[in-house]
Amino acid sequence: MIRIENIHKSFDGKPVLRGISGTFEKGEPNLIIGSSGTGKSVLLKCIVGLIEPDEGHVYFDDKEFTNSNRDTKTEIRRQIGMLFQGGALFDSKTVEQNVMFPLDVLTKMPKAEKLDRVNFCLERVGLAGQNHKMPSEISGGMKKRVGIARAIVNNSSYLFCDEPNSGLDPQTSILIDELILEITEEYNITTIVVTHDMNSVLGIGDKIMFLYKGEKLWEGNKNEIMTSGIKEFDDFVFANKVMRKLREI
Ligand SMILES: Nc1ncnc2c1ncn2[C@@H]1O[C@H](COP(=O)(O)OP(=O)(O)OP(=O)(O)O)[C@@H](O)[C@H]1O
Repeated sequence: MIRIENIHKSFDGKPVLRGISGTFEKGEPNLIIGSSGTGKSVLLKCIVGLIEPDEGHVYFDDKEFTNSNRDTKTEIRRQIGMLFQGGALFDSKTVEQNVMFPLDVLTKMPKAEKLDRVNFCLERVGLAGQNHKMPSEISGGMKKRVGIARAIVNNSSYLFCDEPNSGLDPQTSILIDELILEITEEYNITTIVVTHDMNSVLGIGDKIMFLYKGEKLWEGNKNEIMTSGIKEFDDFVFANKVMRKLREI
């Protein structure tokens, strides 16, 4: 579980996050949604420590992260897996080398054990036997799968996905969402997914936080999105034609 308390962040005097609090539970994907520029990525970066918030606290399973010493931060960071926008694979490394990378950097595991773990993760994401392909030889959806395998290879307790569906067709997007959901449930991971994809919201949105201009305006699940009664949230949800049609039914 991850808990955030009163997170504030400004850049050059311009507030981007204005006191966001909330809880992200284990074993289910937690979605952060909102329009472009509303602060989703900055919030994610504040949670993982890539950006220092001006105010507020982040707790990983009740261990404070924000004001902790370097050792505690390192220990928590070791348990974090990240799936970046676009996959962010190393182009000059094979699929196997990409997935093994966190084990090379973070562990002293013997090579054979690392390879077993890499193969287990590749199989889990449906890429068994693709070890020696280069990123340039695989599709966008496969790259995301490699990214997911790399994010969980170190037995991560926390998984962060920034726009996991960007650049994918709708069918592949659904498969990637389902994979994230399955892995989250199976390994009881605390997963946070940043997205503005309404298909993801309807597919895996059992816990959703809606940000608007740096504030949390709504929280709920996919069954409650039609009845929030909040204009800014409705404007976001029903900007999508399919959602407008659904409302009419
Ligand atoms: N390092 C930075 N320095 C200055 N401003 C920044 C920095 N990072 C983000 N911002 C600003 O913070 C605001 C929120 O950006 P953020 O990337 O969090 O939006 P977002 O909701 O993730 O948008 P998108 O859906 O388009 O990715 C934007 O106005 C952006 O320009």
